[in-house]
Amino acid sequence: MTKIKLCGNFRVDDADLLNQVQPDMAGIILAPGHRRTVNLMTALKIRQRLDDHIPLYGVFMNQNIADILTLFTSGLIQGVQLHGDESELEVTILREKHVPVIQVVKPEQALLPTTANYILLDNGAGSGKTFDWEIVPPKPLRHAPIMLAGGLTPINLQEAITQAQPEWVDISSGDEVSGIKDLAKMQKLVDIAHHNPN
Ligand SMILES: O=C(O)c1ccccc1NCC(=O)[C@H](O)[C@H](O)COP(=O)(O)O
Repeated sequence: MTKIKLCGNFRVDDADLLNQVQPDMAGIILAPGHRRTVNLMTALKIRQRLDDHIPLYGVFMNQNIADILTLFTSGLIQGVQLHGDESELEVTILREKHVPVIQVVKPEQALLPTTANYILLDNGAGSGKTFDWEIVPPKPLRHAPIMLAGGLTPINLQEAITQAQPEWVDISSGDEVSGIKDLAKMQKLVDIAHHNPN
């Protein structure tokens, strides 16, 4: 089964949709200044309404590690996604505090050894743009499970999984209609991912 993260949830009602489709992980954008960015009150309401067993990851871009740690220890989030230019040292600091970490790597960057729990291969930041899935390394060469992201939709997801064989897939734009999370697209994406051996 390919696991799936549905990200960029920005309305409290999105938690109800996530509860219906049951992804393996959900994400919220805590990096300021983006269309899907949520404030802490909304983030808390999403966490409270989301089923307890669905881990909620906060997405950050070059933000203060101490602040990130505070949000994790508060129980608001169950893991962090570093979507900026964060160093391996910052990853290690979080990992030493037992914080699960997704580290984002751009397709053109080398895949280096890391203490991160997951490597998210993505050529954007909620941009809805794909990249050449040929560059995804085969499993024996991976230092951590790969989350494939970038422009994945119900139309191209099966092809992406077949070609890249990622352990996870991650979507922010492809589960929306007119910029709003859409139950039918969310369900289709989860069904495709969960019906794939991995
Ligand atoms: O989703 C966003 O709006 C976003 C904004 C700023 C930083 C990161 C963001 N998303 C992080 C993700 O993990 C997305 O799921 C990933 O970039 C894929 O996005 P998409 O190509 O839109 O599916």
